[in-house]
Amino acid sequence: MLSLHNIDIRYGNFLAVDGVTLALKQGEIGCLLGPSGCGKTSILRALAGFEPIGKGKIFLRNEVVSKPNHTIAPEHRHISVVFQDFALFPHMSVTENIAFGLHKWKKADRQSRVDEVLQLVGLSHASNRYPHELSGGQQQRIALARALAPKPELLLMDEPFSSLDAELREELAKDIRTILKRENTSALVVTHDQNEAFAIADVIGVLNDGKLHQWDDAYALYHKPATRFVADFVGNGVFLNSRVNERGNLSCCLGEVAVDPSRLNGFHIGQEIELLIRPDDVEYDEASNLIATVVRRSFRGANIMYELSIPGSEQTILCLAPSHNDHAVNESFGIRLDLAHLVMFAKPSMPAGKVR
Ligand SMILES: Nc1ncnc2c1ncn2[C@@H]1O[C@H](COP(=O)(O)OP(=O)(O)OP(=O)(O)O)[C@@H](O)[C@H]1O
Repeated sequence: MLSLHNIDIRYGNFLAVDGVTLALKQGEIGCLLGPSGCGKTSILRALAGFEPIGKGKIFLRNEVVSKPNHTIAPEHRHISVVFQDFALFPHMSVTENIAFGLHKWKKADRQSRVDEVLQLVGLSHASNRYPHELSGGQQQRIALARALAPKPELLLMDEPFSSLDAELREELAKDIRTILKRENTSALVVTHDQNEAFAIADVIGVLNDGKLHQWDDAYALYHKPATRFVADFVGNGVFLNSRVNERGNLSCCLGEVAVDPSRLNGFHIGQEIELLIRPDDVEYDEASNLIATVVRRSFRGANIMYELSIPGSEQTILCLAPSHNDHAVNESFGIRLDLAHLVMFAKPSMPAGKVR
């Protein structure tokens, strides 16, 4: 229902978005994830018709809505936008806010659609209130109801949860996902928070410096990252210094890691490699001879995130262990490596072994 083909967005000579290609099916929720300044909002603005594109094409359904020197106006795109600050009209009641975009509808249809979307977001009881009489989460639900009321073909949301506290954010992200799925509305959400992205999206695009590194589901981003940037940006992990040994396996401070020969395409014996080790790849194992020592720990209720040092290595690794295995700093315990997916990159010139 939406596709972007190799689009560039420029501000003067500055290339803010560089050859981005992605597609969204009807009813799918996509998310653009990346650090500040990577180009997320620029893409959203181009989709809404606020920003021209310098190269490529944007299709909505089968219609070209943007191409160089041709930008169909926002009001002709059947797109709704939910902004970061909700942008509700303070002097209008909830009902009036929602009805605002329905001025072309017949009066009876208008009222029934307002009632319908208020019910959808669970705020029927607040129809006569004013925005200042609502909590942040309620205001965001009303902003969503207002955006959904005209039945847009595509909903765009720019950092929709950023002004809410962390706990509410993830909960609201899940609720909004349920609401969008119920309406079968396609949506593209911008965020820099991966938990939000995981909670709301079917498909997530990771951007950096205007380039789309991967457009995939959350599982693939975490377990099969396409680039070192995605591996670093999504989830926690450590890039462990390793080397392709004579047997075609990887040698590292945790021992020898078996490698399927097909994975060694493009690598050679003796090559220095960075092997991604996630906290859930490292298992607590009392019977193991591989002993690690606690450098730091962070209690997380069901689990403890340990940062561990390994004898003979300057690098540390992370281990997510069930919290009944409670060890203090400087204590040691046995670990075992259980790599479901081998993620490795040729060693770059930048310093490796970063721990986050
Ligand atoms: N109107 C503009 N004129 C010049 N440069 C701009 C303009 N708008 C954005 N930029 C630049 O383009 C790049 C991408 O900006 P954009 O707002 O799309 O990033 P973002 O990923 O949404 O960032 P954030 O998460 O901080 O909102 C940034 O380097 C920004 O400074």
